[in-house]
Amino acid sequence: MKLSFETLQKEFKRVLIARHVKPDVADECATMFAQTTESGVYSHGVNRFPRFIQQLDQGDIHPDAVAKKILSLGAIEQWDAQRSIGNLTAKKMMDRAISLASDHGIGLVALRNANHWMRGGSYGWQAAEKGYIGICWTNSIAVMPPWGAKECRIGTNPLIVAIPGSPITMVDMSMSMFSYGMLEVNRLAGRELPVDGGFDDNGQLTREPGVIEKNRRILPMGYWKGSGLSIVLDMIATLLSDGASVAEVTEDNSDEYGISQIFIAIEVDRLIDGATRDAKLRRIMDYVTTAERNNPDEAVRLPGHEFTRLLAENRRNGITVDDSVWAKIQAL
Ligand SMILES: NC(=O)C1=CN([C@@H]2O[C@H](COP(=O)(O)OP(=O)(O)OC[C@H]3O[C@@H](n4cnc5c(N)ncnc54)[C@H](OP(=O)(O)O)[C@@H]3O)[C@@H](O)[C@H]2O)C=CC1
Ligand SMILES: O=C(O)C(=O)C(=O)[C@H](O)[C@@H](O)CO
Repeated sequence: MKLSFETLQKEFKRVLIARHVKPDVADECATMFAQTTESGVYSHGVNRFPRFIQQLDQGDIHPDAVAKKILSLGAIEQWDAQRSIGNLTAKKMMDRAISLASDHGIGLVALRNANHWMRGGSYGWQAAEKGYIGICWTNSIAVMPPWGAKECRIGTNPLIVAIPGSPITMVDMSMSMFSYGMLEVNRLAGRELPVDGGFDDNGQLTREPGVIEKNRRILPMGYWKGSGLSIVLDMIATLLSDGASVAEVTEDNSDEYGISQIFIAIEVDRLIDGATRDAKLRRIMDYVTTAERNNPDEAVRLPGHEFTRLLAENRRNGITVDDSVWAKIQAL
């Protein structure tokens, strides 16, 4: 079905208000979920809303809590999210990193005790829209086997790098070959994965999303490389926030909460003048996109460059929502 932004926002807000979330908090949180969906990231917008509500109902998320600053070291700050709503707090933390960067050239906020932030790209994009390079990542509960193992011991720990420019270029990627959210999107559409996404129960590589969602033998992106990157991202987030690692979240908590996140903003414009910046970015983009195509019908593109078109299309034609997902939300 196709739904409007307003219908989505109103329904998310209704569900939140029914759970006694304060109206202004419910409004902002619902808006962020609707914006993520409208941007085309269905996996971590409308599709993930029921799971978010499950965690709210379980008491993992504290809707009245507000993040508090623990310490300040000039360009670096450490904050405690106090288990507040993940997307709202992440937005505030990237704003804080931007403000530090406007004073120091670079700003880094390390956050502990946080909740799932949904679409990590929202916060990179937020920095890039204001002219800053945005870099952020989060850890998670253990949902991926390290390279060489069968058992989940590492996080999908997505890393986001956003570059201001026209258009914004942004990588927003799970440390697994596919996020669980993208496995769900493919399963709901009845599609096989375009490349291997994990191992089946017999240890053979598989493209069946449902099999991997169940056995959790998901492949790290770039095999051992994604496995290693997931581990060091977890280490940095844990150390700088003095927060919980993937091991601690998995072994000490009853579900995925109390995680650790990093938000970095870098001011570009004091290091390079605007015209030179634009020319250098244009040369990179042109050099990449004019590479001889593997398939003549498929353009070579840069990450993040589709969002403006997707957003415009969704605004014009309505947002595609899976019927079963919408029925679940209406029943909440
Ligand atoms: N614990 C958490 O918080 C987690 C959150 N997530 C979130 O899930 C969402 C989806 O993540 P994931 O499934 O890894 O994302 P995808 O695998 O869909 O995309 C990963 C990156 O690859 C880029 N890309 C994909 N195809 C191409 C192409 N043909 N050419 C160039 N670039 C390409 C994407 O750009 P483009 O966007 O332009 O397609 C994106 O930057 C993210 O928002 C992520 O933050 C994921 C895992 C855990
Ligand atoms: O992979 C995802 O998608 C995601 O958003 C995650 O947070 C984790 O991988 C996991 O919590 C999914 O169960």
